[in-house]
Amino acid sequence: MPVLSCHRAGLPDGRQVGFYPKINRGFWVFLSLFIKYDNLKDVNKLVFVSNRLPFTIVKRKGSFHLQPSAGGLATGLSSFYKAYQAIWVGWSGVAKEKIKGSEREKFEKRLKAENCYPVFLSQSDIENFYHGFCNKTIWPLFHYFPLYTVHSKRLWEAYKRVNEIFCDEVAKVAQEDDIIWIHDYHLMLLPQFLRDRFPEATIAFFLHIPFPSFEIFRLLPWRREILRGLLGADLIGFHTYDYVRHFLESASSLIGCEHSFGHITAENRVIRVDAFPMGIDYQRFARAAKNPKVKQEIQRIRHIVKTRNMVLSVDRLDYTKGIPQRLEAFDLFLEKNPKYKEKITLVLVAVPSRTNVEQYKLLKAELDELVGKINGKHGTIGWIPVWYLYRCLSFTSLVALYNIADVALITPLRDGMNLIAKEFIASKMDDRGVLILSEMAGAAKELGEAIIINPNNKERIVNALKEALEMKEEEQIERNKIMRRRLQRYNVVRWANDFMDRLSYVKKIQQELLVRKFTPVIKENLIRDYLKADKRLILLDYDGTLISFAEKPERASPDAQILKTLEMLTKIPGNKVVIISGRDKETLEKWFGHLKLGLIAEHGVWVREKEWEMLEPLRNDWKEEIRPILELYVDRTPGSFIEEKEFSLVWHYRKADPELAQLRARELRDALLHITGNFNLGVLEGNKVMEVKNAGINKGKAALKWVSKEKWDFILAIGDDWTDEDVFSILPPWAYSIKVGLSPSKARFNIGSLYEVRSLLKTLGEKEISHEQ
Ligand SMILES: O=P(O)(O)OC[C@H]1O[C@H](O[C@H]2O[C@H](CO)[C@@H](O)[C@H](O)[C@H]2O)[C@H](O)[C@@H](O)[C@@H]1O
Ligand SMILES: O=c1ccn([C@@H]2O[C@H](COP(=O)(O)OP(=O)(O)O)[C@@H](O)[C@H]2O)c(=O)[nH]1
Repeated sequence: MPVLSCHRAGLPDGRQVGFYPKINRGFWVFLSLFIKYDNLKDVNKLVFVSNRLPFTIVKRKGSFHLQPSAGGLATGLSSFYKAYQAIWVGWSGVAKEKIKGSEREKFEKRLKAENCYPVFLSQSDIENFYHGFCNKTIWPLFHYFPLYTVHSKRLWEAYKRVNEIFCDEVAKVAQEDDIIWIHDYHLMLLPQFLRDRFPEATIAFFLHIPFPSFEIFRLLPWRREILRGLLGADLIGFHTYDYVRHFLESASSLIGCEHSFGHITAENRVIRVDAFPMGIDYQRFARAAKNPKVKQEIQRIRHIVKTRNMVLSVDRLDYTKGIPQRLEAFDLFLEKNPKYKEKITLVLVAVPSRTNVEQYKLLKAELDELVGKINGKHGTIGWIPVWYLYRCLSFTSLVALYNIADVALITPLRDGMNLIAKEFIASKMDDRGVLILSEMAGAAKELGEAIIINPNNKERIVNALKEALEMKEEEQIERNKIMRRRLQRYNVVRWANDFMDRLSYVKKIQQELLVRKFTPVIKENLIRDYLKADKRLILLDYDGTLISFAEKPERASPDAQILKTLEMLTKIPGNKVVIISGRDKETLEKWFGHLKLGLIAEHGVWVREKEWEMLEPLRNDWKEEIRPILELYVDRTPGSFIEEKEFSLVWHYRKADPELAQLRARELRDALLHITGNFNLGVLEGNKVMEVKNAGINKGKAALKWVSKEKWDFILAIGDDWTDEDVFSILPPWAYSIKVGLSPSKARFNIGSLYEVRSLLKTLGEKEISHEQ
């Protein structure tokens, strides 16, 4: 597979400044340019999975009915899932004890006609899962309300159980070659549960709420389980780049998943993490005002509102939406701007939501009181300042309100996206009207022409209201035109297509890497060639290839098993085994001195055929200049330390905070760039290490000493980090070169883990070389 070379060229005077950025950086860019793929959704069946179906079974006046579900996920996705011919698996909305037998079958049938497959949960699961872990733990925490967050093992157990139930239900309707697209925070364990059952499946996940910053997410006792659950997916999507960043930081800090350009390699699978701001069904809202029913409704409401200015506020009744703060700001606005009295109406639509959860009950009581207080304080006979509607409106009434409103006041304290803001703008056929939008809503990233406010700043909301009510029409039109064009372009179908494109792309990358996988067939071929050969060269990296990494390098000493394997290999006539390491020669001598091995230390500075010698004469007086720089970075990066070798200095940061260390590593690389050229030095970036050493020295150059010495008829080279790439690149094309881990490499094959390496070497050591030597 072609890989971009990232080696920096030499200086004009011929000196080398050996900076070697990690190889996979360019790789992702390269792949994205050249990979061609069919969009998966054109070929395979699509299965949506979410807690809510687009329809919910509700009990009204003693009998069950189907009603459209509230909330952005259901409204957003239902506008196109049929066009995709997707099937949808989700909770029915009613406890399984309450709806039984033929009645249940009747609803199952009706839902199936809509391509929906209901999941029936018990009353206690609804309580502990939906009202419990979902809406008392994840929802408040992810919306930055840690004080509202309940940490209960019982609720967590219910969350796991219901995710398993969903896994069973999906397994009933999906095949392994379907695309399974899981939605939202209720089902964050499902990707991995499904992966365990269908290892080859195409699984995507989209989170509709914010992914909080690491400092918030880390509060969750089950944070690692949640991350691992999500990493069962091939693609993980969020509304904004901030959420992507937060997720990547948590994955790296909590479970050590390194990322590069939005790609994570976990459990030998490449996973893509990206931002996809969800759009709306633009045309549905843009055309709505032409609908006769909507026109009628507009006239009806206008007649009641008369010439008053209308400010519109629509949300589910949720503490994340900042409704009390908004009302308080409206109260202050009326106090500060008495000229607006009797000339303005705030229409406050609060859609009942999660009414079983205590915080929602408290909020409802608070709102009732606040509305009463404001209306009592400012109202007059003939003027009610706040029209309070506690119900879910029909599409007709909602778009009528969007159309009439002069101002939409949308001030959530946190919101994953907020589709209401987008719907309001899309509905404005004549481009008139002003959107006031909280900067804490994901939508603010795309609707920058709105008046953006901090929802905690009451004075700012008051000023924004005044600014909005007094904004010139030309300015309103100018702002709205830009936003409407944007919403029209990036609508909900485009959003879903984009998501599907990314999914196809990541599957393609996985396939490309799979082709290079060290399979049992390749292993058999290797063993056959090994047994056939007379002269065999085996080049082995040490850390990460034969032995796992330890927090302190000195702890990663060879165990008895690997020493035995190496001894067996060296005793076979015709074999030459060389350990090629970045370690100092004293350590290698101590560990392997007694074996008949070739040794390469300090990434190629020292070689031992019989005695230790330098590959070429080198200086080390530069260390005095470089050491203080590294020391500064040790001070600035707790947990990092310096290792000193005869001809190199190494900054280790395995134990440091991963995000901080990555940042510091970038800074240190830049700092060193300015100075290393003067000393003809190179900087090697290994696995959580940065090594400064003489330029031009590398493992490949040292390995040549053995490679070019004889006419080998079998060569095997194994390594795990990119310092081993220099070895792979000097080998003849027929040599077996193997990279440990599933990331891009110049090696011909990728092997899953060092345990597979050890088992391969053991097999080679135990094999009888049958023919005459
Ligand atoms: O299902 P409910 O408990 O009744 O809650 C309704 C939905 O609320 C949340 O909506 C989110 O999705 C929107 C679309 O992506 C987004 O604009 C909004 O910011 C989010 O809060 C929740 O995420 C859904 O799962 C619920 O169905
Ligand atoms: O009376 C109402 C109020 C809201 N909505 C819909 O509910 C969704 C709310 O989504 P949003 O992303 O704004 O917030 P969420 O409720 O999902 O947190 C929007 O699509 C609205 O059209 C509705 O159908 N009827």
